This record gives sequence, C-alpha cells and structure tokens, in this order.
Amino acid sequence: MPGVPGKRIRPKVDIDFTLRKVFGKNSFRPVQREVIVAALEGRDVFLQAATSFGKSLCFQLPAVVDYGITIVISPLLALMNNQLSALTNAGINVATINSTTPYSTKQAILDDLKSGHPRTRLLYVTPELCATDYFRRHLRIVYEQRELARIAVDEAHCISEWGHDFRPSFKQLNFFKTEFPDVPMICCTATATQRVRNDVIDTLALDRLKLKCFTMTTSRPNLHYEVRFKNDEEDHYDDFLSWLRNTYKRRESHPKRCEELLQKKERITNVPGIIYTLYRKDTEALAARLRSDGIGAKPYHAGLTNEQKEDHLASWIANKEGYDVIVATTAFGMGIDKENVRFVVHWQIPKSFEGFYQEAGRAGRDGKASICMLYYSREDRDRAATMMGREVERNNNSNGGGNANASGARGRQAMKGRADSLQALIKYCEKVDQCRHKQIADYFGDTTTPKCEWACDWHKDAHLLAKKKEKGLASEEWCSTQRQTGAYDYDDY
Ligand SMILES: Nc1ncnc2c1ncn2[C@@H]1O[C@H](COP(=O)(O)OP(=O)(O)OP(=O)(O)O)[C@@H](O)[C@H]1O
Repeated sequence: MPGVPGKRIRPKVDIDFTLRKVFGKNSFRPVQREVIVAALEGRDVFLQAATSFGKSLCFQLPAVVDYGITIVISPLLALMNNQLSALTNAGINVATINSTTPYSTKQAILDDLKSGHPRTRLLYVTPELCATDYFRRHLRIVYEQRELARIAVDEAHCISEWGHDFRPSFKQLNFFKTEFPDVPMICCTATATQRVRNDVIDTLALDRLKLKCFTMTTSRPNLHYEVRFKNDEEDHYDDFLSWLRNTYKRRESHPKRCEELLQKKERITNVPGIIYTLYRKDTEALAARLRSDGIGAKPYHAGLTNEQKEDHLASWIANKEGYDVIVATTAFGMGIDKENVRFVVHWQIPKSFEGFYQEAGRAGRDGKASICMLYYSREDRDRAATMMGREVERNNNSNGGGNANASGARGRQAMKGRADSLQALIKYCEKVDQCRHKQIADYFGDTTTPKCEWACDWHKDAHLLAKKKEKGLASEEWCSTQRQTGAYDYDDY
C-alpha cells in the first residue's frame, strides 16, 4: 500500500500520568520508560527481560495513549484471558478473538475493525487468526485509515520454538512487515537465546539497523530454586504433601504471622501454587489425590471445557477456597500473572530449559520469597530423552529431509535447539556444585552475576545437596540396563 502512512502522529502525552491514572502504578520500573518511549517514537522494539519484569505494560501503555488499535499476538488462551481481565478491570477497551469467543462477540469486534476507526484499544489474537484472509482484510481497512497503531508479539520466542513445526502460523507473521512496513512492532519474551532472538528477528523481517533491542537480566533473586531427587521406586507425592502441610503449620504456629492473616481475613491454607505435569490425565489424577487429602486443588489443561478453565483460573486468581493449587500442563505456563504464587513445582523434568524458567517464573511476582522445586529422576530423564529423540527423527523425516531448503534447515536447527535445551536442563538437575541462579543466567547468556542470598539448594547446603543426589537417584548402571532392555521405549509415561 505505497503512500499510505501507517499511523497518525500522536500529540505529546504524559506517560507518567497514564501510568498512575489508568494502570494504578506509582512509577516505572527500571528501563520500562525507555522501552515505552522507543515504542511511542515508532521504533520496532525487541524486549527481553526476566519473568515478571512488567513487559506487558511496555505495549499496553502505548496502546492506551496512541491513536488507533494495537494488535497483540499471544500464543495461549489462559494468558489472553488473564491479561484481558486485568485490562478490563483497569477500564481499558480490550477484546479478544480466539477459539472460545462467541459468534456474536466476534462479529461485533470485526464490525469495529471494519469501521476503520476501532474503539477497541488492544485486540488479543492468535497467530492462526492473523494467517486468515478475512482477518487480514479487516486489518487492511484499519491500516488505510491510519489507525493500525502497533503490533505486539507477546512471548515472541514461540515464533522460533513452535513456528517451524506444529504452529506454522507463527512463521507467517512476516505478513505484518510486508503489508504494513511502517507500523511498528514490539516483541516481548523472557526466554530467548541468541539463536532464538536472531530467528525471531529474521522471521518477522525486522530491520536490524532500525530495531531497538533491550536485553535485560534473567535473574529473579526472590525465587528459591531447588531440585528434589527421586527414582521410580518411590512415590514423591508424600514428600510434596508433607512439605505443603508443614508450610501451613508454619503459618499457623507463628503468632505474628497468624495475627496478620487474621487481620487480612486470609486463610491459613491460602498458599497459592502451581504443579506442572506433562500429561492431561496426570493433572486430573494428582488434583483428585490432593483433594482427597484435604488440599484445594484443581486441574488445568487444554481438554477441559471453557467454563471449567475460566472457573479454575478466575477462582485461583481470586484466592477462593478449594482453588489453592492448580495442577496444570504447560497450557497454563507462559505469562500467567498472579502476584502471590508461593510455589511452583515441576512434578517431573519439563521438556525444555525455557519451559522450566517460564513456568517457575509464575512464582513470587510480588517480589516475596517463593519456592520453585523440580522433582528429577534419571528414569524421567531417559524417557524425556527418548521422546525427544523420536521427535527429532520425525522432524528430520518430514521437514525437508535431505532437501536443504531454507525452512527445512531452520526447522532442523530449531529442533536441535529443543534437544539442546533438554540436555541443558538435565545438566542443571545433575549439577550439584554451582548456584542454580548462576546456571540459569549462563544458559541464557546473561553475563551479569545473579544475586543469590541462600536462594538455591546449593547455596543453602552444598554438602547436603550432593548427599541427597547420591541417595535419591537411581544409579547410572541401573538406568543403562533399563535403556538396553527398552524400558523407556514408549511415548506415554
Ligand atoms: N511499573 C510497575 N509498577 C508496579 N507494578 C508493575 C509495574 N509494571 C508492571 N507491574 C506489574 O508486574 C506484574 C508482572 O508484569 P507482566 O505480567 O507484564 O510481566 P512479564 O514481564 O510479562 O512477565 P512474564 O514474562 O512472566 O509473563 C504485573 O502484575 C504488573 O501489573
């Protein structure tokens, strides 16, 4: 569309005023202002910062003060709903089109776009919607009216992690720069290695010379990381249950804490947490088991009805009794924002380092100490590695094979990235002679030395950690025999 400028020039705005008045925050966190100013100047921005840094504000605030509509591309339903309810509460005109949007609501949003002058400030959509002709047609109308303010890609690393195979629509997001070259983009992520960053920038066809990159530390000093060692012979359920019950007991037996809770009318058992498992059926079974032991636990996975998902998420956010612990698959991972999550547990080794860091990052978003435990066994490690090996093989067969076309090569590179990421996480679990915060920083290429004041199992007691590892894990000899007999040769575990 040559000759059509993408957006109108905005009058001078007081972003501090908007921050206070609309978002109810007193001041910007470090670097937020710089990112927002760059976005408002019309720059393309790549923002990489720790979980809970406050990245969403960096596209939400410009969306409120700028002319036109901001399209937010978001990978997960739970994440969209979570942000939508926070923005609606702040009185911002926000909408979403996703698989759960009722027909009449969707039509009303499309009509709003068709008017060319949408009243909606932020529209949350999936990459799949962006790939459809009818949505693109609507965007063109808005663009021609110079009301397409900005494109925000939240959790931008997904472009690289998923775009090459099971969510190819991520790769088609280059449509925005091709059709609307003068509409600024902002990409946000907490987890991108150098390779992923380059892949995202190339896929979106962003101009490196004009792009403003902000790369911040990944450090979350208030998170206490620990690895708990287990083996197939033991059920670690009891270990977790006694940890949780002890936490309740500590709250109850501490007179000052008890008094505080009474004043705030807070239940002793209101210790919100998330347990991540790999499979849907495990979320249901574990939540039921916890409920049978008197813990308020609910499952969350993509197979629940929309009503169940909404109820479980909203009631958990509202600290409702019976909803203290969410047992979830990764459908509940990235971006979920609840301030007082006191623990995140990985019931077994997750599939990637990024997934681990993202999910652990749901904890302690109020800055208070919170625990992130990962239950690790070598048997789970071997199962995960077997599954990953199969995935790599499937991918190599389907994604270009011997044909070295660009997408095939990038697909294979992304797959290798995934396999490397799992190996790095295995190393993290097995390593008992270094600070966990440091290991995380190293993985993401973060060169600052992260603060850790007894906030990891190694710093707390390195000797005990090594002993627990020796006692808790199955021996390598035993695992090797199991591997040879094909004990891990099945997909579902
Ligand atoms: N300047 C600020 N002052 C106070 N609170 C803030 C500020 N900016 C953001 N927050 C709050 O910080 C929390 C985390 O923000 P947000 O969800 O945007 O994090 P994020 O960087 O996207 O993290 P993640 O990568 O984990 O999704 C939110 O509750 C948000 O309201």
